[in-house]
Amino acid sequence: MERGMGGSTLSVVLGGLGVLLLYRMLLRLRPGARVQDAVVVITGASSGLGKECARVFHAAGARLVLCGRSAARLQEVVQELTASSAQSKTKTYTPRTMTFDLAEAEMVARAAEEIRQCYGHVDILINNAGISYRGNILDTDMAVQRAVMDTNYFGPIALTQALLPTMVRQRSGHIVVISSIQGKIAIPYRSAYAASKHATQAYFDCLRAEVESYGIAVTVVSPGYVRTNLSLNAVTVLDKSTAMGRDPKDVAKAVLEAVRRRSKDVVLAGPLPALAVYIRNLWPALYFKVMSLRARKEQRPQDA
Ligand SMILES: NC(=O)C1=CN([C@@H]2O[C@H](COP(=O)(O)OP(=O)(O)OC[C@H]3O[C@@H](n4cnc5c(N)ncnc54)[C@H](OP(=O)(O)O)[C@@H]3O)[C@@H](O)[C@H]2O)C=CC1
Ligand SMILES: CCCCCCCCCCCCCCCC(=O)OCC(=O)COP(=O)(O)O
Repeated sequence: MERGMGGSTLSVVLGGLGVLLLYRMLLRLRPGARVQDAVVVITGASSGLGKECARVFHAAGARLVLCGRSAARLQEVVQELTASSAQSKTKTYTPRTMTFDLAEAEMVARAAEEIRQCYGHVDILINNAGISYRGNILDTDMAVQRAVMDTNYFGPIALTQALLPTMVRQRSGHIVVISSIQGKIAIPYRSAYAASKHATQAYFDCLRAEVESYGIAVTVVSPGYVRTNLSLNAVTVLDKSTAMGRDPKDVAKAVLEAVRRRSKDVVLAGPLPALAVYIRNLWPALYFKVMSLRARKEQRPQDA
C-alpha cells in the first residue's frame, strides 16, 4: 500500500517535471521579438559590453542610438560598425550618437528629448553604462557613494522614466538593464557598487510588474566578471578576476537573445556566484560567514 503511494507521488513529480520541460521547450520555439528596424538606444556604447551590444544589434538590423560621454569614441564605434556593414546580408543602418553624462540629471532629461526626436520613438532601451568602485567603507567618502549611485542608478532610472511615456503611448517596448551578480549578492569592499546594483534590481523588478499591461518588457541582466576595462577604470589595474571573465561578445549575444525571448531576469555567472545567490537567501548565516572570511583575507595591511 505504502509502496503504491510512493510510486504515485514519484509519477506525479516526474509528470510535473515533464510538463515543465515541455513548456520550456515550447517557449524556446516561439518566434523571437523582431530586432530588424527596431530603434535601440544603448548607453555606455563607447567600450566594453556596450560596444559589443552595439555590434550585435547593428548586425541584427537595428537602428541604433549610441550614448556615451565622448563624442570621439562614439564616432570610432560608428565607423567600425559602418565598415562591417559592407559584408552584411542584413539591412543595416548608420548608428546615431548622443553625448551626455548620466550623472548630470539635466543633461539626461535633454538627451532623452533628443533621443526621442531621432526616430520619433524608441523600441528598446539598453541601460548598460556603469562604473565600478572598490574600497573599504571606512575610507570611502559620501561623495564617492553618491557619485556611483548617480551613474549606476539615478542616471539609468532618469533616462528610463523619460523614455517610458513614449513606450506606454505606443503600447510596446523593451527596457534592458545591465546590472551585475552584485545586484543579488553583496561582497566586501564593493559597498557603493553593490548597493547601486541592488537598487537597480529592485527598481526594474518594480517597473516590470507596473508596465507589463502596456506590452512593455523589462529584462535585468546580471553578469559575473566580464573581460572589459570596468575594473581598470575603477582601480587602475585590470584585476585577475576581470581579466579571466567572460568574453563581452558572448555576453552581448546573450543580451540579444534575452531581448528576442523577452526574458525577465538573466544571470550570466559561473556556478560559484550562482550558488552564492541561493546560499544568500536559503542559508544567510553561512553566506555572511564566508563573506566575513573573505573581507579579512582581502584586508589591506594598514587596515588591520
Ligand atoms: N566588466 C564586468 O566584469 C562587469 C560589468 N558589469 C556591468 O556592465 C556594464 C558595462 O560595463 P563594462 O563594459 O564592463 O565597462 P566599461 O568601463 O568598458 O564601459 C562602461 C561604459 O559606461 C560609460 N559611462 C561611464 N560613466 C558614464 C557616465 N557618467 N555617463 C555616461 N556614460 C558613462 C562609459 O562611456 P564613456 O566613458 O565613454 O562615457 C563606457 O562606455 C556596467 O553597468 C557594469 O556594471 C556587470 C557585471 C560584470
Ligand atoms: C560552501 C558553500 C559556500 C557558498 C558561498 C559561496 C560564496 C562565493 C562568493 C562568490 C563571489 C563572486 C563575486 C562575483 C562578483 C562579480 O562577478 O562581479 C562582477 C562585477 O559586477 C564587477 O565587479 P568588480 O569586482 O570589478 O566591482
